[in-house]
Amino acid sequence: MGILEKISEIEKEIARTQKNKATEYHLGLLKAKLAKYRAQLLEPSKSASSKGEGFDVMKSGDARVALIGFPSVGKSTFLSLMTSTASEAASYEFTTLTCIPGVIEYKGANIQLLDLPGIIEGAAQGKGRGRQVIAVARTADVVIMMLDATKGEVQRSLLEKELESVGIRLNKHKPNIYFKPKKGGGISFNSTVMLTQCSEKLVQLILHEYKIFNAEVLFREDCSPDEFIDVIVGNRVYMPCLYVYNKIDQISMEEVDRLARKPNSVVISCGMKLNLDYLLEMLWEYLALTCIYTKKRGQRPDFTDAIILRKGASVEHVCHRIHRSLASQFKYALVWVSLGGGVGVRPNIASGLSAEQDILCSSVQCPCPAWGLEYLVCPTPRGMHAHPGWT
Ligand SMILES: Nc1nc2c(ncn2[C@@H]2O[C@H](COP(=O)(O)OP(=O)(O)OP(=O)(O)O)[C@@H](O)[C@H]2O)c(=O)[nH]1
Ligand SMILES: [K+]
Ligand SMILES: [Mg+2]
Repeated sequence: MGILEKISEIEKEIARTQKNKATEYHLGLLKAKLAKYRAQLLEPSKSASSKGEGFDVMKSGDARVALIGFPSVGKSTFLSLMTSTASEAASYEFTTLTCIPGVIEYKGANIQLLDLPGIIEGAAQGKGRGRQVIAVARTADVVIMMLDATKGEVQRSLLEKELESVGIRLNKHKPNIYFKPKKGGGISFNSTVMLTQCSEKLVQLILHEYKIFNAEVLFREDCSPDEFIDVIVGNRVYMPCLYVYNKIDQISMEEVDRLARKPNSVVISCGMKLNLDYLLEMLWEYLALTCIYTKKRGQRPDFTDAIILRKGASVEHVCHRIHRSLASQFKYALVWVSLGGGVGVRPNIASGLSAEQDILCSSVQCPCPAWGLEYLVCPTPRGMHAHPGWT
């Protein structure tokens, strides 16, 4: 029996097994098996079909967004609208055959937007260019799942299933489970919360399926067997996904309203250029980037020239952005965090202050609770105008 057949056998068995206390272990085991076969399916195939077809687009800019969707939902139309790159759009399916990069400039950041071929059911198993498309999706910071608003919900759940089956987890966070395989000592199992979906016995069964007999497991939240399997398997990507319903010029106001209220969803029309600004705002939020501005002593920061980093980035990240050698010589920095327009100053406590060094401040929406000292700091060689409010 081939892997695909084994997978479909197990899927069928899961589907016909009633979910109750008595079948809990059996189901857990089946799911563990399923995850194992899927992993085998994903191992790089020997055929060279994925080479040289324009899918290896260099990462560039501050973040990468992949456009995933069925054929003819408007992905290429969208890329051509939002970037200066033109990607051919037409009314027939599979117009786009490779990966086409464009750049969205927003709030001083360069966001790489990737137009991709349409994918269809079975993509994860290699239908169409599914595998290559999904491989690109894995490298993105955010996925835009583009949907045809006239086509109903089935497209959305099919695509979710495809991505799910190759270990991409959309709008989910990594399960809070500590898991460490050991050399000996058996399986030690603990939890800090009440577990309603997993038990010690089930955890053991699943681990044995993966031939793991010695490990430390600590559940810090009430996770499901599937989430536990994700932790064992390890190569999952947890990715924000924005569901974008295009072509709302074709549906009723009531329907637009219904779609717009769904979680993680935005409604647009590329044809009539509707709601594209709002989509950009949402995308920015999902990318979770922060703007950091450097400034010289006694001068004002240049707000037109930001260093863009992930929220939660450290001072060290900022240093590396400015110059490779900066972090190793780095002593301290002052940080201004602008919360709702206010600007604050805090001295660095780390390792002594050298007044010569320049400082930096951050824009609004700092992720830290108070004045985010550890977040946004560093010296920089950039000039700006003087401003009485700054030191
Ligand atoms: N009515 C309407 N048509 C649209 C809209 N956006 C795109 N289209 C049309 O939809 C068709 C498909 O658009 P494409 O941009 O080629 O779609 P795609 O998702 O890139 O398609 P593939 O590359 O084949 O996967 C074209 O005829 C577009 O003109 C829209 O907002 N409203
Ligand atoms: K098309
Ligand atoms: Mg296209």
